[in-house]
Amino acid sequence: MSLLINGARLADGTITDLYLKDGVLADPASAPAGVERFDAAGLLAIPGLVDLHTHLRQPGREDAETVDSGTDAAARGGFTCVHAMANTSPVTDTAEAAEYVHALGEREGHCQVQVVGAVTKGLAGEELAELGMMADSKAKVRVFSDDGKCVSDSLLMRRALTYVKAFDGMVAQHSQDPRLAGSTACCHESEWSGRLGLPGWPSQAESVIVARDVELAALTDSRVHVCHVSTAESVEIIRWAKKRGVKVTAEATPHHLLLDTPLVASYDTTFKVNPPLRTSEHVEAIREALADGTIDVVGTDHAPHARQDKDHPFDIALPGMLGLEQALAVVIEVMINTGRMDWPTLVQRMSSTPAALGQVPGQGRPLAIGEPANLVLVDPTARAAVDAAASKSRSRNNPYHGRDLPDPVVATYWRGRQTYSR
Ligand SMILES: NC(=O)N[C@@H](CC(=O)O)C(=O)O
Ligand SMILES: [Zn+2]
Ligand SMILES: [Zn+2]
Repeated sequence: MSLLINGARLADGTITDLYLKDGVLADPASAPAGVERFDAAGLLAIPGLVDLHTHLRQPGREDAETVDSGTDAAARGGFTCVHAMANTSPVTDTAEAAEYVHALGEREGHCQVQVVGAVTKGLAGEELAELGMMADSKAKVRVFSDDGKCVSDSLLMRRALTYVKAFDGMVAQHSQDPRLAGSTACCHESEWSGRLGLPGWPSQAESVIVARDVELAALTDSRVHVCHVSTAESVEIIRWAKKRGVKVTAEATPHHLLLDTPLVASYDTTFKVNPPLRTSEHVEAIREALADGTIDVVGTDHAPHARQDKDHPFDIALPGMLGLEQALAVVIEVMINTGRMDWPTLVQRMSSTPAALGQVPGQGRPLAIGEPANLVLVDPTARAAVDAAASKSRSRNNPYHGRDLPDPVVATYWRGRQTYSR
């Protein structure tokens, strides 16, 4: 397949033609006269987005999402690569399990699927999983996480950090002290949790783990990544650790950049997520940290759930919300349209840095001749009301339903193939 995209604007402002041929960007001057063309006047072309934090639910909960449906949603959101979290059923904690998800991705994926391996067997937090075998497998696992659960045992966390150094891997931590915020905790501990009668999830249940983990990263000289940072306290600790040269990186979700605790007053379980939506002061701290680079990447934490798992009282419903399809829209709304961030920085936070952290070759690359043809065409001014029913995901727990937001993704190309078009 070949396609000549005419007159697209790159993140740095240059206007250029892009010639997609055999999966790479070829010299536009070499395109034959009759080649298929796409007029991209007024559109931005940016590298395909890379998500470090996606729940695809396969194997085990194919009623909520599959590799097919989840990567379809990813392509619709402008992503050309997602990292599939390990909290499936069975858990991705062996080389075989990792290769199974990897093969599903190659066969059915509408984007590249990088497998995240579990840190501990069965996410039980007791024994290390087969980290080395997963790294050596065909899935080439480089990111390990018990996401959904915190690796709360300090010695296990130390061992995991030490182990992954052998292949320059990284441990992505779900920072939640299980004693300070147990399994029933579901509302930011504040006046809100008291008034609404919901078990509180104090911000320090996150920051105490972040503080411990940056110390363990310093001790082991290894790479720790903080998933879904939600509090001002965590941001301060990460800022301090980075100044000292600790190998810590961090991620912000679209929902923690836009949504806040008062939404929970509706008791609508779509707004139940872990960590919980925080108050506006915390939201502001997350935006600032993403702008100044204390938070390195946007990770969607796309967490589809079937209706029967959300149709419960708030404290019983499963936590998690969709994110892939509106991630770029939210970042444009909150960061670009407010003048806090420019396009080259957005490309770093959503494409090149996540690709580098996950060690994904061929993703997050500049749009230059010879590079893989992974890109998104973006209309930065289009807007629309979000319709949860129109989602490519199998699930409907979309927290942006009914909101007027940017509607930026015009088309997505992965390995030179169109994977989404409006
Ligand atoms: N974010 C969530 O609330 N839920 C995630 C797990 C997680 O990311 O911790 C899920 O798997 O559903
Ligand atoms: Zn998590
Ligand atoms: Zn998650």
